[in-house]
Amino acid sequence: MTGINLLGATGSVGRQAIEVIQAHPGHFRLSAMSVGKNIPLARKIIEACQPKVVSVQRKEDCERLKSEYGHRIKFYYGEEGLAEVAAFSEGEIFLNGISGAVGIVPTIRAIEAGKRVALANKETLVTAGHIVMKKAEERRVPIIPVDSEHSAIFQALQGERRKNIEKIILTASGGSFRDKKREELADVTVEDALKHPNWSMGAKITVDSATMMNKGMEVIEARWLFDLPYDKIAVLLHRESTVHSMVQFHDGSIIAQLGTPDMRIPIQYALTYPDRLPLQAERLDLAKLGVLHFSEMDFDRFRCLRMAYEAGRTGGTMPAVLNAANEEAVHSFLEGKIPFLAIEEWVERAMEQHEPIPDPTLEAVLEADKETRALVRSFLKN
Ligand SMILES: NC(=O)C1=CN([C@@H]2O[C@H](COP(=O)(O)OP(=O)(O)OC[C@H]3O[C@@H](n4cnc5c(N)ncnc54)[C@H](OP(=O)(O)O)[C@@H]3O)[C@@H](O)[C@H]2O)C=CC1
Ligand SMILES: CC(=O)[C@@H](O)[C@H](O)COP(=O)(O)O
Ligand SMILES: [Mn+2]
Repeated sequence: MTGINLLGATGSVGRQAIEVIQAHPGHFRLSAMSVGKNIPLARKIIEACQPKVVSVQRKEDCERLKSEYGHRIKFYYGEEGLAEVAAFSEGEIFLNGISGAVGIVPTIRAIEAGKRVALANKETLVTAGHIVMKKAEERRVPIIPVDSEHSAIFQALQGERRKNIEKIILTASGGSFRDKKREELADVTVEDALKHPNWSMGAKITVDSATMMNKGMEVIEARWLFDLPYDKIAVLLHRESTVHSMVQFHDGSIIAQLGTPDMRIPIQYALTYPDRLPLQAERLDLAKLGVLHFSEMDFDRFRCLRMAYEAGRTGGTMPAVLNAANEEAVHSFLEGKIPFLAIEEWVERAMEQHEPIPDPTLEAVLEADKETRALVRSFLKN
C-alpha cells in the first residue's frame, strides 16, 4: 500500500486523483490531504478516505473540522499546513495538485523529506525550476510529471537516451478562443473563456489555455523537467488534444503518446511509474476520430506564449514575475474586473518593469512573486 500526500484534494486534479486512489484500494491510500475553502467536499473526502492529516486554507475552518474529527485526524491550516501534508511520514508519494505559486514551498519540503513527487502544479517549476530540480537530484528524488504534455514526453522517453533528442513538441489545443481573430478577443466574457474545447479543468488553467499562457508555462516546465534548451522545445497547434505531445529524435523518428483527454491517465501513471495499472476509462477510438489536425503556432495571436519563451530565456526571477503577474491578472479577469486582453498587457508591463536577479535563491523568487503581485494590484487601482 502506497500512501499519497495530496495537495488540492478538492480541485480538478485532486478529485481525479482521489478517483484513482479509490479505484485501487489494494494499492493506494490517501495518507494526508490539503483543501482550500471547500469544506463540504473536504468532509466527504474525510469520510470516504480517512486521511490522518488534513490542512485547510483558513484557521476558522481548521477549528471547526478539529471539533468534528479532531480525535482521529491532525488538522493544520495555511502555508505551514501545506508543508505538513507534503512531508507527512506515512505518505511515500507527494502529489501536488494545488493551483498557484503557493505550491512551490511544499514541493521543496516533500523533496527534503525524501518523497517521490508527482507534479501537477506547474508553477513550482516555472518559478523555481532551478532550485527544485537541483534539490531533487541531490536527494535522488524522482519528479514525475502529471501535466498531460509532460507525462506524454516522459512516457515517450522511456528506454531512450536524452542525447538522442532533437526536440520535443508540446501540443496545444488553442483553448476556448482558438477560432477567434485577435480583434474579436476584446470583449469576450469569462463564461466563454471557461469553455475549454477538450478538457474539464479548474478556472485558472482554463483561462491560461485561452491566452496560451498555459502552453508558455509548459515550455518553461519542460525546460526543467527534461533539461533542454528553449530552442529544442517547440509548440504545435493540435485541435483534438489526442496526441498529448511528442519527442523527435535525431534520426527523424517521432515518438508520441496518445489518449483521450482524461487526466486520470497521467495522474495514475505518475503514481504507478514505472508500472501501470488498469484504468476503467473510455478508450481512444482512432477510427472514429478519423482525422487529426496540426498547424503552426502564431506568436502574434498568442502573445503570452511569446512572453513565456522570453521570460524563460531571460531566466533568473523573470519567470516568477511572468507567473505572479499572470496569476493576479487572471484572478481579476475571473472576478470581472478587467477585460481578457488586459491579462497579457499586465504581464507585459510587469516584465518590462522588472530587473531580473540571476540564479535567485528561493527567498528571492518568493520576493519577486510578492513584489509583482503588489505591482499588478496597483495597475487595477489605477
Ligand atoms: N486541471 C487539470 O486538468 C490540470 C491542472 N494542472 C495544474 O494543476 C494545478 C491544479 O489545477 P486544477 O486542479 O485545475 O485547479 P483547481 O482550481 O480545480 O483546484 C485548485 C485546488 O487548490 C486549492 N487551493 C487553491 N489555492 C489554495 C490556497 N491558497 N491554499 C490551499 N489550497 C488552495 C483549491 O481548494 P478549494 O477548491 O477547496 O478552495 C483546490 O483544491 C495547477 O497548477 C494547474 O496548472 C496541470 C495539468 C492539468
Ligand atoms: C490537461 C492538461 O495538461 C492541460 O494543461 C491541457 O493540456 C490544456 O490544454 P491547452 O493548453 O493545450 O489548451
Ligand atoms: Mn498541460
